[in-house]
Amino acid sequence: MKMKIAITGKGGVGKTTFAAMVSRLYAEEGYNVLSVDADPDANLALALGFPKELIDEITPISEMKNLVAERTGSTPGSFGTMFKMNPKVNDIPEKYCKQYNGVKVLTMGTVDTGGSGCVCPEHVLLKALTSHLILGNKDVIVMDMEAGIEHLGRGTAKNVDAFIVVVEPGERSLQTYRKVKQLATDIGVEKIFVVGNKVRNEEDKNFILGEVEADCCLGFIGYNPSIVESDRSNLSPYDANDKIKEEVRSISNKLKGVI
Ligand SMILES: Nc1ncnc2c1ncn2[C@@H]1O[C@H](COP(=O)(O)OP(=O)(O)OP(=O)(O)O)[C@@H](O)[C@H]1O
Repeated sequence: MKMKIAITGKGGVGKTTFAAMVSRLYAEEGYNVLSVDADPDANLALALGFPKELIDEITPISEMKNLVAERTGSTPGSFGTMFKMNPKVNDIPEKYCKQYNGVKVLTMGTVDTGGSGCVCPEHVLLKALTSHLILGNKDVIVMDMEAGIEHLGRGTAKNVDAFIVVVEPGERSLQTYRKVKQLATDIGVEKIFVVGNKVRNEEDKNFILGEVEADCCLGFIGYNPSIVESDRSNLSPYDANDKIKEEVRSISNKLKGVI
């Protein structure tokens, strides 16, 4: 199996938590995992369990001005200029990623977006990374996207195999799901799935299932105080307890069956 997935959803629903847990699981299963932190508000490396010293060594791509300029033939932060739209990217994971617990992480950093249609060089590079990285048979890319739907306008996750929209049992996150579904379909991504997070009981599950087509729901992760605790202690939620691992494994198995 090889795949590229983008994790998205409303702010605060648990995108980073889920992206980190599913990345750790695939690494444990022997896949080569590249986790892309495309959310300026997240710290995916922290959620993956990277030690602080290693996190300090991470330079976001947006700050590698020379790399962005070299690959896109442009000045970073510039708009409307002509630059190469298909920069070479295959060496980037090896050269610029930090690895821990078997997961490579690539941090995009903060990019001055200039609106939803922005094609600034940093986004061109990110788009190229997700579109043109050639995957081997046991390669998985997990992208933690920024909250909301703006990234869909920029198409930074255009060529992924699937979008996974994390929702919680509330109307607003389901509204985001519906918008993501519409826009992702518009850019040609047909596989859009839901993971219900922070569910406390059957009623919560049924609320989500009432709003989502049954075969789109990959499963649920319970509201778990250990996840909150691990966040507070700068540990990976994946290591919090076995119940969480079981839930993530069940979701991942269902995903493998539909990818
Ligand atoms: N299943 C869960 N049980 C309890 N707390 C959770 C669960 N999942 C996530 N959280 C907590 O919810 C908060 C938000 O999670 P996270 O940062 O993963 O969300 P996000 O969608 O990536 O947020 P943002 O939009 O800000 O990037 C964190 O404090 C996290 O520890």
